[in-house]
Amino acid sequence: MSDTTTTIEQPSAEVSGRPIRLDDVTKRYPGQTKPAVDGITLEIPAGKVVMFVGPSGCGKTTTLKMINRLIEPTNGRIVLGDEDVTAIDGDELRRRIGYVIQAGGLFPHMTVATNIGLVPKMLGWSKERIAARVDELLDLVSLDPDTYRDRYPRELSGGQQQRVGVARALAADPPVLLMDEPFGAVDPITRQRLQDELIRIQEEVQKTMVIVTHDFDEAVKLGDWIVVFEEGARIVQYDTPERILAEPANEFVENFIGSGAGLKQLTLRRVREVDVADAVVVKPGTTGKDALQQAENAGHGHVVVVDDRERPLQWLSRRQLARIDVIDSRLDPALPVVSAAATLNDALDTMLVTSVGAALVTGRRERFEGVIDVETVMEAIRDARANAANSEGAPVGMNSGSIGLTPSLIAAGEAAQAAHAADDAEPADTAAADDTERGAAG
Ligand SMILES: Nc1ncnc2c1ncn2[C@@H]1O[C@H](COP(=O)(O)OP(=O)(O)OP(=O)(O)O)[C@@H](O)[C@H]1O
Repeated sequence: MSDTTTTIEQPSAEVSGRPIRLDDVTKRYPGQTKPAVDGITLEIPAGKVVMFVGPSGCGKTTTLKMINRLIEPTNGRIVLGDEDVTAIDGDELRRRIGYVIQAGGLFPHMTVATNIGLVPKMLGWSKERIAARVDELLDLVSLDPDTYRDRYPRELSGGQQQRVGVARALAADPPVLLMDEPFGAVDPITRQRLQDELIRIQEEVQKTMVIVTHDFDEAVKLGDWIVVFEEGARIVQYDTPERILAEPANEFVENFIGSGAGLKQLTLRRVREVDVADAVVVKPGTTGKDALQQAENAGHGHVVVVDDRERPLQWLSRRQLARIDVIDSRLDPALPVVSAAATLNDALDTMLVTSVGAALVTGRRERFEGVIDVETVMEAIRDARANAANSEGAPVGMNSGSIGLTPSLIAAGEAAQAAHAADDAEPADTAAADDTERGAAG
Protein backbone atom coordinates (compact mmCIF):
# COMPACT_ATOMS: atom_id res chain seq x y z
CA MET A 1 0.00 0.00 0.00
CA SER A 2 2.96 2.24 0.40
CA ASP A 3 3.07 5.20 -1.86
CA THR A 4 5.98 7.40 -1.11
CA THR A 5 5.23 10.32 -3.34
CA THR A 6 1.95 11.40 -1.87
CA THR A 7 1.62 14.16 0.61
CA ILE A 8 -1.40 15.94 2.09
CA GLU A 9 -3.96 16.09 -0.64
CA GLN A 10 -7.59 16.94 -0.98
CA PRO A 11 -9.85 14.00 -1.61
CA SER A 12 -10.17 12.99 -5.27
CA ALA A 13 -13.01 11.06 -6.85
CA GLU A 14 -11.66 7.72 -5.58
CA VAL A 15 -10.30 8.85 -2.22
CA SER A 16 -13.22 9.22 0.13
CA GLY A 17 -10.96 9.97 3.11
CA ARG A 18 -10.12 13.49 4.23
CA PRO A 19 -6.82 14.78 5.62
CA ILE A 20 -6.45 15.33 9.36
CA ARG A 21 -4.18 17.89 10.95
CA LEU A 22 -3.17 18.05 14.59
CA ASP A 23 -1.71 21.45 15.24
CA ASP A 24 0.44 21.88 18.35
CA VAL A 25 -1.87 19.60 20.36
CA THR A 26 -1.14 18.92 24.03
CA LYS A 27 -2.90 16.73 26.57
CA ARG A 28 -2.24 17.11 30.27
CA TYR A 29 -4.11 14.72 32.53
CA PRO A 30 -4.93 16.16 35.93
CA GLY A 31 -2.36 15.29 38.57
CA GLN A 32 0.31 14.31 36.01
CA THR A 33 3.52 16.29 36.00
CA LYS A 34 4.41 15.58 32.37
CA PRO A 35 1.97 15.98 29.49
CA ALA A 36 0.78 12.66 28.01
CA VAL A 37 0.96 14.34 24.60
CA ASP A 38 3.42 17.17 24.25
CA GLY A 39 2.65 19.71 21.55
CA ILE A 40 2.25 17.34 18.64
CA THR A 41 1.87 18.68 15.12
CA LEU A 42 0.97 15.97 12.65
CA GLU A 43 -0.38 15.83 9.11
CA ILE A 44 -2.34 12.72 8.19
CA PRO A 45 -2.84 12.55 4.43
CA ALA A 46 -6.26 11.87 2.90
CA GLY A 47 -6.98 8.28 1.99
CA LYS A 48 -3.80 6.95 3.60
CA VAL A 49 -3.21 4.54 6.48
CA VAL A 50 -1.08 6.02 9.26
CA MET A 51 0.12 3.67 12.00
CA PHE A 52 0.98 4.84 15.53
CA VAL A 53 3.64 2.71 17.23
CA GLY A 54 5.74 3.18 20.33
CA PRO A 55 6.28 1.79 23.81
CA SER A 56 3.45 1.33 26.28
CA GLY A 57 2.26 4.59 27.80
CA CYS A 58 3.90 6.82 25.18
CA GLY A 59 0.60 8.52 24.33
CA LYS A 60 -0.60 6.70 21.19
CA THR A 61 -4.15 6.13 22.39
CA THR A 62 -4.43 9.62 23.85
CA THR A 63 -3.35 11.10 20.50
CA LEU A 64 -5.82 8.89 18.62
CA LYS A 65 -8.74 9.69 20.88
CA MET A 66 -8.12 13.40 20.63
CA ILE A 67 -8.86 13.15 16.90
CA ASN A 68 -12.51 12.21 17.61
CA ARG A 69 -12.44 14.06 20.93
CA LEU A 70 -13.16 11.02 23.07
CA ILE A 71 -10.38 12.78 24.93
CA GLU A 72 -10.43 16.58 24.89
CA PRO A 73 -7.10 18.24 24.08
CA THR A 74 -5.77 20.67 26.68
CA ASN A 75 -4.33 22.89 23.92
CA GLY A 76 -4.04 23.01 20.19
CA ARG A 77 -6.31 22.49 17.23
CA ILE A 78 -7.63 19.57 15.25
CA VAL A 79 -8.55 20.09 11.63
CA LEU A 80 -10.57 17.60 9.57
CA GLY A 81 -10.44 18.34 5.86
CA ASP A 82 -10.69 22.11 5.80
CA GLU A 83 -12.73 22.40 8.97
CA ASP A 84 -11.42 23.20 12.45
CA VAL A 85 -13.24 20.62 14.57
CA THR A 86 -11.50 21.44 17.86
CA ALA A 87 -14.64 22.87 19.38
CA ILE A 88 -17.58 21.46 17.43
CA ASP A 89 -20.02 19.15 19.21
CA GLY A 90 -18.16 15.95 20.08
CA ASP A 91 -21.07 13.59 19.37
CA GLU A 92 -21.61 15.16 15.98
CA LEU A 93 -17.90 14.83 15.24
CA ARG A 94 -17.91 11.15 16.23
CA ARG A 95 -20.71 10.42 13.77
CA ARG A 96 -18.30 11.54 11.06
CA ILE A 97 -15.39 9.43 12.29
CA GLY A 98 -15.60 5.63 12.41
CA TYR A 99 -14.05 4.08 15.50
CA VAL A 100 -12.96 0.47 15.90
CA ILE A 101 -11.66 -1.00 19.12
CA GLN A 102 -10.29 -4.37 20.16
CA ALA A 103 -12.80 -7.22 19.75
CA GLY A 104 -15.10 -4.95 17.77
CA GLY A 105 -16.72 -3.34 20.82
CA LEU A 106 -20.13 -4.61 19.74
CA PHE A 107 -23.23 -4.22 21.89
CA PRO A 108 -23.97 -7.77 23.10
CA HIS A 109 -27.75 -7.39 23.31
CA MET A 110 -28.09 -6.18 19.71
CA THR A 111 -27.98 -8.26 16.53
CA VAL A 112 -25.23 -7.79 14.00
CA ALA A 113 -27.61 -5.76 11.79
CA THR A 114 -28.66 -3.48 14.64
CA ASN A 115 -25.05 -2.95 15.68
CA ILE A 116 -24.04 -2.00 12.14
CA GLY A 117 -27.10 0.19 11.63
CA LEU A 118 -26.62 2.26 14.80
CA VAL A 119 -25.10 5.41 13.34
CA PRO A 120 -27.27 5.41 10.18
CA LYS A 121 -30.30 5.15 12.50
CA MET A 122 -29.06 8.10 14.54
CA LEU A 123 -28.68 9.98 11.28
CA GLY A 124 -32.35 9.30 10.47
CA TRP A 125 -31.91 6.93 7.54
CA SER A 126 -34.99 4.94 6.45
CA LYS A 127 -35.32 1.28 7.50
CA GLU A 128 -34.91 0.11 3.90
CA ARG A 129 -31.77 2.16 3.35
CA ILE A 130 -30.25 0.86 6.60
CA ALA A 131 -31.08 -2.77 5.72
CA ALA A 132 -29.50 -2.40 2.28
CA ARG A 133 -26.41 -0.77 3.78
CA VAL A 134 -26.05 -3.53 6.41
CA ASP A 135 -26.08 -6.21 3.70
CA GLU A 136 -23.65 -4.28 1.54
CA LEU A 137 -21.21 -3.90 4.46
CA LEU A 138 -21.49 -7.53 5.55
CA ASP A 139 -20.62 -8.47 2.00
CA LEU A 140 -17.68 -6.04 2.04
CA VAL A 141 -16.24 -7.66 5.18
CA SER A 142 -16.82 -11.15 3.70
CA LEU A 143 -19.68 -12.25 5.97
CA ASP A 144 -22.72 -13.72 4.24
CA PRO A 145 -25.62 -11.34 5.07
CA ASP A 146 -28.27 -14.09 5.22
CA THR A 147 -26.21 -16.10 7.68
CA TYR A 148 -24.99 -13.32 9.94
CA ARG A 149 -27.34 -10.32 9.99
CA ASP A 150 -29.60 -11.70 12.72
CA ARG A 151 -26.93 -13.22 14.92
CA TYR A 152 -25.84 -11.82 18.26
CA PRO A 153 -22.17 -11.02 18.92
CA ARG A 154 -21.82 -14.05 21.24
CA GLU A 155 -22.68 -16.26 18.26
CA LEU A 156 -19.65 -15.02 16.33
CA SER A 157 -15.95 -15.88 16.48
CA GLY A 158 -13.49 -13.20 17.59
CA GLY A 159 -12.47 -12.55 13.99
CA GLN A 160 -16.10 -12.27 12.87
CA GLN A 161 -16.85 -9.82 15.68
CA GLN A 162 -13.91 -7.75 14.55
CA ARG A 163 -15.23 -7.76 10.98
CA VAL A 164 -18.62 -6.58 12.19
CA GLY A 165 -16.82 -3.86 14.19
CA VAL A 166 -15.20 -2.64 10.97
CA ALA A 167 -18.54 -2.81 9.12
CA ARG A 168 -20.17 -0.77 11.88
CA ALA A 169 -17.45 1.86 11.76
CA LEU A 170 -17.95 2.19 8.00
CA ALA A 171 -21.77 2.26 8.19
CA ALA A 172 -22.38 5.95 7.58
CA ASP A 173 -19.45 6.16 5.16
CA PRO A 174 -17.29 8.41 7.35
CA PRO A 175 -14.18 9.90 5.73
CA VAL A 176 -12.00 8.85 8.66
CA LEU A 177 -11.57 5.58 10.54
CA LEU A 178 -9.71 5.39 13.85
CA MET A 179 -8.68 1.99 15.18
CA ASP A 180 -7.17 1.20 18.56
CA GLU A 181 -5.36 -2.16 18.53
CA PRO A 182 -8.12 -3.55 16.30
CA PHE A 183 -6.58 -7.01 15.95
CA GLY A 184 -5.10 -7.30 19.42
CA ALA A 185 -7.58 -9.89 20.66
CA VAL A 186 -7.44 -12.52 17.92
CA ASP A 187 -5.09 -15.43 17.24
CA PRO A 188 -2.16 -14.90 14.81
CA ILE A 189 -3.80 -16.64 11.84
CA THR A 190 -7.08 -14.74 12.15
CA ARG A 191 -5.02 -11.60 12.67
CA GLN A 192 -3.21 -12.14 9.38
CA ARG A 193 -6.52 -12.70 7.59
CA LEU A 194 -8.11 -9.61 9.10
CA GLN A 195 -5.08 -7.52 8.15
CA ASP A 196 -5.33 -8.75 4.56
CA GLU A 197 -9.02 -8.06 4.59
CA LEU A 198 -8.47 -4.53 5.85
CA ILE A 199 -5.96 -3.89 3.07
CA ARG A 200 -8.50 -5.11 0.52
CA ILE A 201 -11.31 -3.06 2.05
CA GLN A 202 -9.13 0.03 2.10
CA GLU A 203 -8.50 -0.40 -1.62
CA GLU A 204 -12.24 -0.18 -2.13
CA VAL A 205 -13.10 2.55 0.36
CA GLN A 206 -9.93 4.73 0.39
CA LYS A 207 -10.57 6.18 3.84
CA THR A 208 -8.11 8.06 5.98
CA MET A 209 -7.18 5.53 8.65
CA VAL A 210 -5.24 6.01 11.85
CA ILE A 211 -4.37 2.76 13.61
CA VAL A 212 -2.68 2.24 16.98
CA THR A 213 -0.73 -0.98 17.29
CA HIS A 214 1.81 -2.62 19.58
CA ASP A 215 2.99 -4.74 16.71
CA PHE A 216 5.68 -3.22 14.52
CA ASP A 217 5.21 -5.92 11.86
CA GLU A 218 1.55 -4.99 11.66
CA ALA A 219 2.54 -1.33 11.22
CA VAL A 220 4.87 -2.28 8.35
CA LYS A 221 2.22 -4.42 6.73
CA LEU A 222 -0.72 -2.03 6.94
CA GLY A 223 0.82 1.42 6.98
CA ASP A 224 1.42 3.88 4.18
CA TRP A 225 3.12 5.90 6.89
CA ILE A 226 4.33 5.00 10.38
CA VAL A 227 4.74 7.37 13.32
CA VAL A 228 7.22 6.05 15.89
CA PHE A 229 6.54 7.74 19.23
CA GLU A 230 8.44 7.94 22.47
CA GLU A 231 7.11 9.16 25.80
CA GLY A 232 4.92 12.26 25.64
CA ALA A 233 3.88 11.31 22.08
CA ARG A 234 7.16 12.78 20.90
CA ILE A 235 7.68 11.83 17.27
CA VAL A 236 10.97 10.03 16.74
CA GLN A 237 10.35 9.18 13.10
CA TYR A 238 7.43 9.69 10.71
CA ASP A 239 8.13 7.97 7.45
CA THR A 240 7.27 5.15 5.08
CA PRO A 241 7.75 1.57 6.33
CA GLU A 242 10.51 1.06 3.72
CA ARG A 243 12.48 3.99 4.95
CA ILE A 244 12.03 3.26 8.64
CA LEU A 245 13.32 -0.26 8.03
CA ALA A 246 16.20 0.87 5.84
CA GLU A 247 17.16 3.98 7.77
CA PRO A 248 15.93 4.01 11.34
CA ALA A 249 16.30 7.55 12.71
CA ASN A 250 18.20 6.45 15.81
CA GLU A 251 18.92 3.59 18.19
CA PHE A 252 15.48 3.88 19.78
CA VAL A 253 13.80 3.15 16.44
CA GLU A 254 16.35 0.44 15.67
CA ASN A 255 15.52 -1.33 18.93
CA PHE A 256 11.86 -0.90 18.26
CA ILE A 257 12.11 -2.54 14.82
CA GLY A 258 13.79 -5.52 16.45
CA SER A 259 15.84 -8.13 14.68
CA GLY A 260 15.36 -9.29 11.14
CA ALA A 261 14.82 -5.94 9.41
CA GLY A 262 15.89 -7.66 6.17
CA LEU A 263 13.19 -10.30 6.41
CA LYS A 264 10.64 -7.67 7.35
CA GLN A 265 11.25 -6.10 3.93
CA LEU A 266 9.43 -9.17 2.59
CA THR A 267 6.31 -7.91 4.28
CA LEU A 268 6.48 -4.86 2.03
CA ARG A 269 5.82 -6.78 -1.16
CA ARG A 270 2.43 -8.19 -1.95
CA VAL A 271 1.27 -11.23 -3.81
CA ARG A 272 -0.45 -9.13 -6.45
CA GLU A 273 2.87 -7.49 -7.33
CA VAL A 274 4.31 -10.75 -8.63
CA ASP A 275 3.16 -12.88 -11.55
CA VAL A 276 0.76 -15.64 -10.67
CA ALA A 277 0.44 -18.74 -12.85
CA ASP A 278 -2.75 -19.86 -14.60
CA ALA A 279 -4.47 -23.04 -13.55
CA VAL A 280 -7.00 -25.45 -14.97
CA VAL A 281 -10.30 -24.55 -13.32
CA VAL A 282 -13.30 -26.88 -13.10
CA LYS A 283 -16.69 -26.82 -11.36
CA PRO A 284 -18.14 -29.49 -9.05
CA GLY A 285 -20.04 -32.03 -11.13
CA THR A 286 -17.19 -32.44 -13.62
CA THR A 287 -16.11 -36.06 -13.93
CA GLY A 288 -12.63 -36.99 -12.74
CA LYS A 289 -11.89 -38.27 -16.21
CA ASP A 290 -12.79 -34.96 -17.88
CA ALA A 291 -10.79 -32.94 -15.35
CA LEU A 292 -7.79 -35.24 -15.80
CA GLN A 293 -8.00 -34.81 -19.53
CA GLN A 294 -8.06 -31.02 -19.16
CA ALA A 295 -5.03 -31.11 -16.86
CA GLU A 296 -3.14 -33.29 -19.31
CA ASN A 297 -4.03 -31.06 -22.26
CA ALA A 298 -2.73 -28.01 -20.39
CA GLY A 299 0.34 -29.84 -19.14
CA HIS A 300 -0.64 -29.13 -15.52
CA GLY A 301 -0.29 -31.41 -12.54
CA HIS A 302 -3.38 -30.09 -10.74
CA VAL A 303 -6.85 -28.65 -11.27
CA VAL A 304 -8.59 -26.08 -9.11
CA VAL A 305 -12.24 -26.69 -8.25
CA VAL A 306 -14.23 -23.47 -7.76
CA ASP A 307 -17.82 -22.82 -6.71
CA ASP A 308 -20.30 -20.79 -8.77
CA ARG A 309 -18.87 -17.56 -7.29
CA GLU A 310 -15.40 -18.61 -8.47
CA ARG A 311 -14.18 -19.26 -4.92
CA PRO A 312 -11.71 -22.14 -4.64
CA LEU A 313 -13.00 -25.35 -3.04
CA GLN A 314 -10.41 -28.02 -3.77
CA TRP A 315 -7.07 -28.43 -5.45
CA LEU A 316 -6.75 -31.90 -6.94
CA SER A 317 -3.69 -33.64 -8.34
CA ARG A 318 -3.84 -35.90 -11.38
CA ARG A 319 -3.45 -38.85 -9.06
CA GLN A 320 -6.47 -37.80 -7.00
CA LEU A 321 -8.49 -37.13 -10.16
CA ALA A 322 -7.78 -40.62 -11.43
CA ARG A 323 -9.60 -41.98 -8.36
CA ILE A 324 -12.59 -39.61 -8.52
CA ASP A 325 -15.79 -40.42 -10.30
CA VAL A 326 -17.50 -37.03 -10.14
CA ILE A 327 -15.98 -34.00 -8.38
CA ASP A 328 -18.08 -32.94 -5.38
CA SER A 329 -18.64 -29.45 -3.98
CA ARG A 330 -16.93 -30.02 -0.63
CA LEU A 331 -14.59 -27.30 0.69
CA ASP A 332 -11.16 -28.68 1.58
CA PRO A 333 -10.46 -27.17 5.00
CA ALA A 334 -6.70 -27.45 4.46
CA LEU A 335 -6.74 -25.62 1.13
CA PRO A 336 -3.67 -23.33 0.96
CA VAL A 337 -5.22 -20.01 0.03
CA VAL A 338 -3.59 -16.62 0.13
CA SER A 339 -5.15 -13.26 -0.66
CA ALA A 340 -3.71 -11.15 -3.48
CA ALA A 341 -3.32 -8.45 -0.84
CA ALA A 342 -1.21 -10.71 1.40
CA THR A 343 2.47 -10.03 1.80
CA LEU A 344 5.06 -12.34 0.28
CA ASN A 345 6.01 -13.19 3.83
CA ASP A 346 2.51 -14.47 4.59
CA ALA A 347 2.40 -16.24 1.22
CA LEU A 348 5.64 -18.04 2.02
CA ASP A 349 4.23 -19.10 5.39
CA THR A 350 1.15 -20.52 3.72
CA MET A 351 3.11 -22.29 0.99
CA LEU A 352 5.63 -23.89 3.26
CA VAL A 353 2.96 -26.05 4.85
CA THR A 354 1.70 -27.48 1.55
CA SER A 355 3.20 -30.45 -0.16
CA VAL A 356 3.17 -28.66 -3.51
CA GLY A 357 5.10 -25.59 -2.31
CA ALA A 358 2.51 -23.30 -3.82
CA ALA A 359 -0.75 -21.59 -2.89
CA LEU A 360 -3.99 -20.48 -4.53
CA VAL A 361 -4.36 -16.72 -4.84
CA THR A 362 -7.75 -15.09 -4.32
CA GLY A 363 -8.81 -11.54 -5.08
CA ARG A 364 -11.99 -9.57 -4.49
CA ARG A 365 -14.86 -11.52 -2.97
CA GLU A 366 -12.42 -14.41 -2.55
CA ARG A 367 -12.44 -15.19 -6.27
CA PHE A 368 -9.69 -17.46 -7.55
CA GLU A 369 -7.00 -15.58 -9.49
CA GLY A 370 -4.08 -17.96 -10.00
CA VAL A 371 -1.31 -19.91 -8.36
CA ILE A 372 1.81 -18.58 -6.65
CA ASP A 373 4.80 -20.80 -5.96
CA VAL A 374 7.95 -20.66 -3.86
CA GLU A 375 10.20 -20.00 -6.88
CA THR A 376 8.18 -16.90 -7.79
CA VAL A 377 8.63 -15.54 -4.29
CA MET A 378 12.35 -16.32 -4.27
CA GLU A 379 12.74 -14.54 -7.58
CA ALA A 380 10.88 -11.52 -6.25
CA ILE A 381 13.16 -11.41 -3.23
CA ARG A 382 16.23 -11.63 -5.45
CA ASP A 383 14.91 -8.83 -7.63
CA ALA A 384 13.96 -6.62 -4.73
CA ARG A 385 16.34 -3.73 -4.56
CA ALA A 386 17.02 -1.89 -1.38
CA ASN A 387 15.11 0.99 -2.85
CA ALA A 388 14.38 2.79 0.35
CA ALA A 389 11.72 5.29 -0.45
CA ASN A 390 12.65 8.85 -0.99
CA SER A 391 11.13 10.76 1.89
CA GLU A 392 10.49 13.83 -0.23
CA GLY A 393 6.90 14.85 0.17
CA ALA A 394 6.59 13.21 3.59
CA PRO A 395 3.84 14.69 5.73
CA VAL A 396 4.81 16.97 8.61
CA GLY A 397 5.24 15.48 12.05
CA MET A 398 6.93 17.32 14.91
CA ASN A 399 6.63 18.40 18.51
CA SER A 400 8.00 21.87 18.13
CA GLY A 401 5.36 24.31 17.12
CA SER A 402 2.58 24.85 14.70
CA ILE A 403 2.52 24.43 10.94
CA GLY A 404 0.04 27.25 10.89
CA LEU A 405 -3.56 27.44 9.88
CA THR A 406 -5.13 29.70 7.30
CA PRO A 407 -6.62 32.91 8.74
CA SER A 408 -10.17 31.81 7.88
CA LEU A 409 -9.68 28.50 9.70
CA ILE A 410 -8.30 30.27 12.73
CA ALA A 411 -11.26 32.67 12.76
CA ALA A 412 -13.75 29.79 12.37
CA GLY A 413 -12.00 27.82 15.08
CA GLU A 414 -11.98 30.73 17.50
CA ALA A 415 -15.66 31.41 16.95
CA ALA A 416 -16.47 27.73 17.55
CA GLN A 417 -14.25 27.63 20.61
CA ALA A 418 -15.96 30.70 22.08
CA ALA A 419 -19.38 29.12 21.49
CA HIS A 420 -18.18 25.87 23.02
CA ALA A 421 -16.79 27.68 26.09
CA ALA A 422 -20.11 29.51 26.55
CA ASP A 423 -22.10 26.25 26.28
CA ASP A 424 -19.80 24.44 28.60
CA ALA A 425 -19.35 27.19 31.19
CA GLU A 426 -18.56 25.11 34.21
CA PRO A 427 -16.64 25.69 37.42
CA ALA A 428 -12.89 25.12 37.12
CA ASP A 429 -12.91 22.18 39.51
CA THR A 430 -15.27 20.14 37.32
CA ALA A 431 -13.29 20.82 34.17
CA ALA A 432 -11.54 17.53 34.83
CA ALA A 433 -14.68 15.86 33.51
CA ASP A 434 -13.26 16.75 30.12
CA ASP A 435 -10.40 14.43 30.89
CA THR A 436 -12.48 11.37 31.26
CA GLU A 437 -13.52 9.51 28.19
CA ARG A 438 -16.90 10.07 26.70
CA GLY A 439 -19.00 7.28 25.29
CA ALA A 440 -18.44 6.55 21.63
CA ALA A 441 -21.25 7.32 19.27
CA GLY A 442 -20.57 4.18 17.36
N1 LIG B 1 -7.38 9.11 32.11
C1 LIG B 1 -6.09 9.27 32.42
N2 LIG B 1 -5.73 9.94 33.53
C2 LIG B 1 -4.43 10.13 33.84
N3 LIG B 1 -3.41 9.67 33.09
C3 LIG B 1 -3.69 9.00 31.98
C4 LIG B 1 -5.05 8.75 31.58
N4 LIG B 1 -5.02 8.06 30.42
C5 LIG B 1 -3.72 7.87 30.11
N5 LIG B 1 -2.91 8.43 31.05
C6 LIG B 1 -1.44 8.46 31.02
O1 LIG B 1 -1.04 9.11 29.84
C7 LIG B 1 0.09 8.45 29.26
C8 LIG B 1 -0.24 8.04 27.82
O2 LIG B 1 -1.24 7.03 27.85
P1 LIG B 1 -1.81 6.36 26.54
O3 LIG B 1 -2.89 5.42 26.95
O4 LIG B 1 -2.13 7.40 25.57
O5 LIG B 1 -0.53 5.55 26.04
P2 LIG B 1 -0.39 4.41 24.95
O6 LIG B 1 0.85 4.72 24.20
O7 LIG B 1 -1.64 4.27 24.19
O8 LIG B 1 -0.17 3.16 25.88
P3 LIG B 1 -0.48 1.60 25.63
O9 LIG B 1 0.34 1.19 24.45
O10 LIG B 1 0.01 0.95 26.91
O11 LIG B 1 -1.95 1.48 25.43
C9 LIG B 1 0.43 7.30 30.18
O12 LIG B 1 1.45 7.71 31.04
C10 LIG B 1 -0.86 7.08 30.94
O13 LIG B 1 -0.59 6.56 32.22
